[in-house]
Amino acid sequence: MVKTFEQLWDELTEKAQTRPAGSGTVAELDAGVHFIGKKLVEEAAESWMAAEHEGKERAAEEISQLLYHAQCMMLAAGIDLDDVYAHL
Ligand SMILES: N=c1c2ncn([C@@H]3O[C@H](COP(=O)(O)OP(=O)(O)OP(=O)(O)O)[C@@H](O)[C@H]3O)c2ncn1[C@@H]1O[C@H](COP(=O)(O)O)[C@@H](O)[C@H]1O
Repeated sequence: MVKTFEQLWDELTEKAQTRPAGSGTVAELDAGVHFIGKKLVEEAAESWMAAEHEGKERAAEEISQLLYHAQCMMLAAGIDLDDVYAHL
């Protein structure tokens, strides 16, 4: 099933609250803003390289990971969707 940005946000928000065992999101949030920042930069670079050299499919995959880590950063920093959408 296709997942939208908002559906992923709802899922990650619930994981952050319920903290299920084995969740990579919980581990990432526990690692903190500095760790998540490095993941964001890494996925941004991989998105760029994929778009320039590896084609649409790989670029879409890397961009999906970039969006995931951006949502983790939002959760770790206490930022919600409306805070971000206010600037779009
Ligand atoms: N969409 C994602 C998602 N995208 C990226 N990632 C994480 O980010 C990592 C990718 O970054 P890495 O560079 O470490 O991985 P990699 O093997 O080098 O992969 P590439 O970047 O080279 O392609 C993955 O191993 C995951 O840990 C994600 N982890 C979880 N989700 C979704 O988040 C939801 C909650 O997941 P859990 O918290 O794990 O239950 C589920 O719907 C998941 O599908």
